[in-house]
Amino acid sequence: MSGKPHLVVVPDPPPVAVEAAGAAIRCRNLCLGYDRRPALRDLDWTVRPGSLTAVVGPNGAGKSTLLKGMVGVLAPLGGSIEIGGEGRAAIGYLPQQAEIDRSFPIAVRDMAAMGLWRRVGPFGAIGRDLAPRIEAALAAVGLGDLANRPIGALSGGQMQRLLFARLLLQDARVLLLDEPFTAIDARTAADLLALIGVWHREGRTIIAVLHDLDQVRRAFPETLLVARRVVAVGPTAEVLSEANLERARLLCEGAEGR
Ligand SMILES: Nc1ncnc2c1ncn2[C@@H]1O[C@H](COP(=O)(O)OP(=O)(O)OP(=O)(O)O)[C@@H](O)[C@H]1O
Repeated sequence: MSGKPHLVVVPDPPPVAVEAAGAAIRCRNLCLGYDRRPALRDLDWTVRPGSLTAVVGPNGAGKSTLLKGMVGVLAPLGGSIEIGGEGRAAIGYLPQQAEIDRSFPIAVRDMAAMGLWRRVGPFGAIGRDLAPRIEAALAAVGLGDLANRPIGALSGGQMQRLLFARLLLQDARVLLLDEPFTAIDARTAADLLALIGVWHREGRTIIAVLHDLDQVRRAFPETLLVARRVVAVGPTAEVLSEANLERARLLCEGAEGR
């Protein structure tokens, strides 16, 4: 467990960050991968400010890789990612639960408070005036009674609620969520989906990696379907056609054989 990051600190933008005028995020001819091997290539995608988009595709399609590229954890092998507005500092990132070290000895309240790092700075003290905001965020995700509990004693669903509380406090304009509903109970998934709806109505830009296509059809107006490259992007009903899904499956199977 020691190699896993407990908190994903969003790095500063690269020195030649380009202003993506009119876009929340713009990918141009983007290629991302590991050890110089591409996992996702040829991506041209403009993410509109205030849009709510699902990223879907088979296992290994490059969905998490795309979010890691956007947040700056992974540098492009080719092409570029431009972040509009305040740049990467405006991004809130929810990594997959498996990437979070639950053995770290920290209480629920203190982990939620990390969402305030932009306001207080990495080594700043959380003043008393901010305590009500932390309590309110925990209450909003149904964790008001568990503020003093160590995070190691939370269930998977409670941990996910805590990560959403941290995002609430971060107050980010752009939210990148990697499989936010995987391995959590239906009630928690419904509560967190409702919170995403609130963020959308507030005009935030949201991109979520998801596997449940029925849920995507119900709640996400736009979809990016990937399979090591873009298969389709646009209105969800058009993107999630049988033909596109079959093409994505075949593309990923072909990539596995290489
Ligand atoms: N740290 C890594 N080092 C090397 N290869 C990696 C690494 N992370 C992912 N990959 C590879 O990159 C490809 C894309 O992985 P990615 O995690 O982006 O897929 P995904 O679409 O999110 O899949 P899933 O739905 O299974 O989570 C896969 O072939 C994967 O094995």
